Amino acid sequence: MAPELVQAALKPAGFTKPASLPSRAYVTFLAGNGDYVKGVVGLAKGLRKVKTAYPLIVAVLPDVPEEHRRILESQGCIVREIEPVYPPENQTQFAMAYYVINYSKLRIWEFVEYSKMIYLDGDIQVYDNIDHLFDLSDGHFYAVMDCFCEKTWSHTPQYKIGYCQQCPDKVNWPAEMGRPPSLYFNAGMFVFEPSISTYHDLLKTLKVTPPTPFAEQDFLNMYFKDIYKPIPLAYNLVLAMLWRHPENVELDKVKVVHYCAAVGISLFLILYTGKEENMQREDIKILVEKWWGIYNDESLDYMKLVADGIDAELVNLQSFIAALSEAGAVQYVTAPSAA
Ligand SMILES: O=c1ccn([C@@H]2O[C@H](COP(=O)(O)OP(=O)(O)O[C@H]3O[C@H](CO)[C@H](O)[C@H](O)[C@H]3O)[C@@H](O)[C@H]2O)c(=O)[nH]1
Ligand SMILES: O[C@H]1[C@H](O)[C@@H](O)[C@H](O)[C@@H](O)[C@H]1O
Ligand SMILES: [Mn+2]
Repeated sequence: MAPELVQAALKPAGFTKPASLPSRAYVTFLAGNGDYVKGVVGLAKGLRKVKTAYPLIVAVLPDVPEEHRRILESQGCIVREIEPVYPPENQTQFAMAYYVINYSKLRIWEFVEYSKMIYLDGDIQVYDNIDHLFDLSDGHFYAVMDCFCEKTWSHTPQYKIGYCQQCPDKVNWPAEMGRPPSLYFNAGMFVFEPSISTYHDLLKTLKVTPPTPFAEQDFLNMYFKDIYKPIPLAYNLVLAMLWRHPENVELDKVKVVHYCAAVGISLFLILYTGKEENMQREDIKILVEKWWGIYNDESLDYMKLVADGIDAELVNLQSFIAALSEAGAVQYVTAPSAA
């Protein structure tokens, strides 16, 4: 039987000034000096286009060059450096090398100046306002259920027997294999509550948890399995859903698209080359064009909006929140003067 999906009350899209200072923010993660910075710029512009009321925090690893940080700030992002997190020593070979760096994502639980955050991968784009997800009740972890049908899953029993939680009635889980696997989310998008005690416990638990192929995604699934609540796939459409489970997809209702394909096929291989299997599909081509449309739209550049005084209320509020969060993140205490 299909699990019950949590439906968030939809508010009219558009900018509504929060009554009090929101301790809410979007957060993404950036590592290295490659193309992912463009993904984050695109995401910042996409969030602006849908008139979110909340800032975008970018958790960057030390290897993100200064120049890329400046680009992000010029797009209105708040850049926060985080230290890398590695799985226990000598065990990294069990996680797919490409994903190991993602364990560092656990640091975002430390961003406790925000009571609630929405994490989005840098290869995600937002096409509709999703601020209402912040109103989901506390105490749960919200994310979209993944699909097990791509080759990336070939190491799992699910894939081997052709079982997918997106169509659990197609291939039943055989009784001799024990209980069916717990619901499993894609960790490219999730709603969570930062907390220092959770943060410490996550890192402590990680130390005694052997790494697995999908790195922190597997880990988060294991850690939050009791409080995980699935939300509709419109909040994180993984491209493969289009060819694996078209009957589950209502493309015109999709708010968030996740441009991920097979392991190592990053957003930019999809965007630049389109040579990957399935990338010639018409629906994919349209989604790729939509991504470029936002990325190339100069009217969505933060600096341009500030200079033109357009949407000044929104921009001002975002920079005000940004300034306050900065102040909260780095608290300077003036030592009493000795004189
Ligand atoms: O060189 C890199 C690689 C990754 N990233 C960041 O890390 C995120 C995750 O990487 P991908 O989006 O390429 O990975 P996938 O979407 O294929 O992977 C999925 O599985 C991963 C397992 O580790 C993570 O959980 C990830 O969030 C989830 O979407 C990127 O979006 C980006 O924000 C970088 O900044 N630089
Ligand atoms: O995190 C992974 C990754 O995004 C893969 O590209 C996808 O095939 C998987 O379904 C997902 O779990
Ligand atoms: Mn991704």
